[in-house]
Amino acid sequence: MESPAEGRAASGDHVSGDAAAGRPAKRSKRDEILARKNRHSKQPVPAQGSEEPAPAQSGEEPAPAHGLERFPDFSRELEPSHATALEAARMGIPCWLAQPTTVDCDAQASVDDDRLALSPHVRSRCAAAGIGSLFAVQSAVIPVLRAAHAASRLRQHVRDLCVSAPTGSGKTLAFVIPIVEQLRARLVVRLRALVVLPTKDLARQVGEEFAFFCSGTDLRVGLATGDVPLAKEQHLLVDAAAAAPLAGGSSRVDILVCTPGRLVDHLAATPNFTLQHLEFWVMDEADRLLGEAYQEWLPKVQASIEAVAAVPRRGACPALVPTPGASTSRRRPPGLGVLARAAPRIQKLLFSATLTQDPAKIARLRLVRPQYICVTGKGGGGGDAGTYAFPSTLDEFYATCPVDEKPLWLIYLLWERQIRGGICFTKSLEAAHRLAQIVQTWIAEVPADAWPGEKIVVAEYSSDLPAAQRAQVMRLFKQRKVSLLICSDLVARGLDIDQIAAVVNYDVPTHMSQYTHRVGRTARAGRHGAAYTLVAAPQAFHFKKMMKDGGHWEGCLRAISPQKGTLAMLRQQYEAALAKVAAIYGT
Ligand SMILES: Nc1ncnc2c1ncn2[C@@H]1O[C@H](COP(=O)(O)OP(=O)(O)OP(=O)(O)O)[C@@H](O)[C@H]1O
Repeated sequence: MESPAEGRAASGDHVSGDAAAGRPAKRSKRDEILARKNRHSKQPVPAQGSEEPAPAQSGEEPAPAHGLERFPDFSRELEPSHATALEAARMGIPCWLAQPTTVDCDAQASVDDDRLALSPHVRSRCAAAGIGSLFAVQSAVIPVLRAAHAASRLRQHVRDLCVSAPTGSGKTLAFVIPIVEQLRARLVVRLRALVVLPTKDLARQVGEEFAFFCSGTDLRVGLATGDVPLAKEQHLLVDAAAAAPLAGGSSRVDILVCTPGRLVDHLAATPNFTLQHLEFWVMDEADRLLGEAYQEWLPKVQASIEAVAAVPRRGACPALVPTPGASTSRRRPPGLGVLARAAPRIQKLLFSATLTQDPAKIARLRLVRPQYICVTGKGGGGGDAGTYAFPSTLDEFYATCPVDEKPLWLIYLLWERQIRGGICFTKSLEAAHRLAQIVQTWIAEVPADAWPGEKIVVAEYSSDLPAAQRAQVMRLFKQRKVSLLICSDLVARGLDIDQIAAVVNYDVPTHMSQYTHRVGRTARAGRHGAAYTLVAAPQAFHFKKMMKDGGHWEGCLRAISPQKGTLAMLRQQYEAALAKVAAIYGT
């Protein structure tokens, strides 16, 4: 299947519309809460074409006409059970977080489904991307957001939303589509959607997704990642001609996709850059964004928003004629001398495959009446159930090997399992660099006619490489001219490349979330993928415990061991390669 991201022009700096030990294996108190919450909050499936919910026990449901699974009706709000609420509160877990609305990962919906109420524009962009049905997370989130905005034009009552769904399940479009739908009929350019991601690469990727779906509208999408000098970025984001500070700002973009550090830079140093018109604040890879300080970005953004909300403004924006269904500025025309309405409530949208359950981190967000939608995947039935979910199309393996033979076992995997189109994760940049040297030298030792299949080409991909070289390596990988990338955790999150057939954890991940994101680079969007973890013997206990605590061990991973003959055959060339590397680098 072709990725919708394929075929879209790389957008450059600015793109426009057109253009988580130690817990016992038995069920913990929290597991009980989560199990109960799942029983309570699994939503009944509505009958096709009906506003009425169907009976909760299916088997009586008629088959959908389009052959796709129906998605749940989120229009009803469920009251948490009192006992569960008390128990969760005792543990410091907010009630809404303990009681998510769970969605089956197979629940898809046709793009034409009336409940999604997608515009012809968005449907045509979906068609252009080869999307005929929307994935579970999209089918669940889009109607919720659309309904919230339809019901509250002034947005004072919109609820914040947290979403967790497995890696590669399509979370990006779950916020891109409703934002484009909501803003596409706007009359005046104002910064109305802020999308924050932890890395430049991810911001670029999401920026391209927005640009693709905004194509054919007047909406303008901006990117702020620090890839270009600040002055140039400022020019792209605000109108330079507006020399004097304007009460309403002078945004050139409707949607800004950015990294937290660069956002802080603009808040501090860009005249006329304002968040006062924001309607959406998306935090993708939210657990990571909340887990790191990034120049204290979160309190700074909160302070900026609260500052503008607290000050009544005189009408400083151009007049707008309200249009049914249009997203308009709610300010009065200039010169009327009438105080403008208070700033609209900003809806916060959090997305992650491993959404944090840490009450303290969540509390920092000051969420308003939050809703939590959790798309189920494979695994995640244990200690941190709901936190870690895996694509059902992912096959997972592990091999326990001697510490000093890990490179040889990696070579064995490449040879025997014919891994082509893979990513190999190490614990550090140095480890990636050294491993790449060993494997590359080994490849040179293997006679051209001895390869069982296509010869493998390995490249190092690290933040140590100049940006241009990194881009070149990635390009070659996407063109399948490089068959294996060896890297640190630089690309462990969010990176969406459709041809990644396998992930190798050369170094064992230290946290369950790290494992989840790394292996999530494969088996995306319903495709099959394999994940291999090389476990050095002394780490075997820790690895197994981590996986068990994460509810992802029994029946999830299969042990593999190499064929002795093949290993012995490969050992010869491997040792020759090791000697060469030692001679060159003195290691
Ligand atoms: N409805 C759909 N039909 C087909 N492909 C889709 C659909 N929605 C998304 N995709 C594709 O699925 C892939 C994964 O999507 P996306 O990157 O949004 O996943 P994700 O849930 O954000 O993953 P991660 O947690 O790893 O960041 C992308 O290539 C995207 O284009």
